[in-house]
Amino acid sequence: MKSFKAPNRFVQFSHSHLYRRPPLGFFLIGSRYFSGLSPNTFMDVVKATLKRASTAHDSVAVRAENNSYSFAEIVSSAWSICNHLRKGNFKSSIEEFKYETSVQTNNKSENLDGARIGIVAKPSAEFVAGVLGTWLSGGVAVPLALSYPETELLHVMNDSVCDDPALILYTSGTTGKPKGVVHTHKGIISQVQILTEAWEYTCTDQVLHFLLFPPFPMGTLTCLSHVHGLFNGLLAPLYAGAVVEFMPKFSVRGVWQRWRESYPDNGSKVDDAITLFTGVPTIYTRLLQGYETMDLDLRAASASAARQLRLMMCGSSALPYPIMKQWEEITGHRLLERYGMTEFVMALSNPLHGIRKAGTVGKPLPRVEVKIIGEDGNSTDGVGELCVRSPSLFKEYWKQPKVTKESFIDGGFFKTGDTVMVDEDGYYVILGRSNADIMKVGGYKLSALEIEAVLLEHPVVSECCVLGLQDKDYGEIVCAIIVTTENKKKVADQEFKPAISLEELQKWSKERLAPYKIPTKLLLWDDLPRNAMGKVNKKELKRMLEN
Ligand SMILES: Nc1ncnc2c1ncn2[C@@H]1O[C@H](COP(=O)(O)OP(=O)(O)OP(=O)(O)O)[C@@H](O)[C@H]1O
Repeated sequence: MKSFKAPNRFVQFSHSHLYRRPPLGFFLIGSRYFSGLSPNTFMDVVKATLKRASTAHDSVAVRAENNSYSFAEIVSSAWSICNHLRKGNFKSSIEEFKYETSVQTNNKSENLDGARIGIVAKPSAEFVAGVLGTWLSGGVAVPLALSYPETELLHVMNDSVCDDPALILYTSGTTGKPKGVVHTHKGIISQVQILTEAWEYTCTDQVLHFLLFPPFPMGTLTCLSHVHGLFNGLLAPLYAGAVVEFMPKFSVRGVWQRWRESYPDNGSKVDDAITLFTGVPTIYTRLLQGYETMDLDLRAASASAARQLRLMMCGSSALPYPIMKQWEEITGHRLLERYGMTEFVMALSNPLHGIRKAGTVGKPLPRVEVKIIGEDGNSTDGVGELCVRSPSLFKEYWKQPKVTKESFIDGGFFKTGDTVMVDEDGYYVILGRSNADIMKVGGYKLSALEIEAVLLEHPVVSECCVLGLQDKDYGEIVCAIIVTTENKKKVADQEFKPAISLEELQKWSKERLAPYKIPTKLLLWDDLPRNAMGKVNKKELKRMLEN
């Protein structure tokens, strides 16, 4: 059990007795610096979980570290956490629990009234019980990454004083300091329903939920504090009655192995077979690298097993076409790419049934409205900023009323800050963050993502990042940072020469890119600095390279 030293104003809870099972590390950090009253609304995800607990006691909700936890156990633990949080005397066994009446009879003094509860837990049943228990107690869940240093934790907890939200999620910080995004119960239930409908999650699904992004420079980075892992991988599946299996540590070998165990011989399927997988592009890159190292028999078994999953999805950053293509060749799965943001969770998705178009993020999800705004502030059919209106839209940025106000346009559409266009079939193409991926080179506006997608097709390029660097003549120049393949790196080291030169790259690019899009500066790096979501902070890189 790890301990977290909190100053007096934090109430600290630690639970080592959640289940009659080996305890996993788990902390709730409560703060009672709040204003206003939380509504006694009862989150429908909790309701769905509770209902399932009362109708299907023993059905498994979560698997982690070789243990299975039923809906009843999760709910029982959630109540136990709720009791701790409220310091009240709720009955915590599921048999004694009648949620409809209990909730309505909760008296005010027992309600946390919107106190923020920071949840620092491994990907585990404890995390799930912690979120549900927080909501049961009228608190606001603030999932925090395990890797946050203490000062970061304190910043987030101090920052997140609130009125009637259910959840405060912090953005990844790709383009600036992470902002607290306030979601309400109403928005959360809308989102899980949208996802359940669009991707047809059901109680027959089993999700393999790994939470770490390689490389792991800071130890354990979980994506339960981001929408991808929290909504797509956890809340929506739980809402649909699916099983969520946590892999405590991401391992390429472990993922492939888990799939092979799920579908041991061609065509057969075990009871606890994984049916759903969702990851960021880097994860698929790593899985492909792992596949390459297998012998032929293992490759055949792995590919055949992966082929039998129901659905594999990708998102959070642009999925490079070579990765998508190679994945499809091996596993038969055309990855379903979707687009989301902390502020509204998911908005656009390629279809579950129908054509999944490479290089696009599909069309608006059910009940999501979008429009594109040109530079003049009017709607356009061309290139412009994507604006989203959805029942899952966040309420506000925490304690940033000005930023909140500036983020919306008339009609309640949220300005995403992403530049997009729509192709001839109505599929949306993300050209990138307007303030980090859109470069202004000699009067042209260029999408760094488009150039990255092309460079990634070069046989020696393993990863790349394109950004505009200030230039007195052109405004900006196109700079490519490239990580070359291991093989090429080895050969180049032996020959004492760079794995690829700028001239070679330019020559190759000439056939594929307009002249003004061809990089004029090349940097060869061993790896790209990525954040917890596997993204590169281009603003920071630009600052570093321009100084
Ligand atoms: N499929 C996708 N293709 C390309 N970009 C994507 C995709 N899905 C998400 N994104 C990018 O991720 C962004 C949302 O990520 P998130 O909410 O975590 O914030 P961030 O941009 O990483 O961080 P911050 O807002 O703190 O700068 C989107 O605005 C978009 O730029």
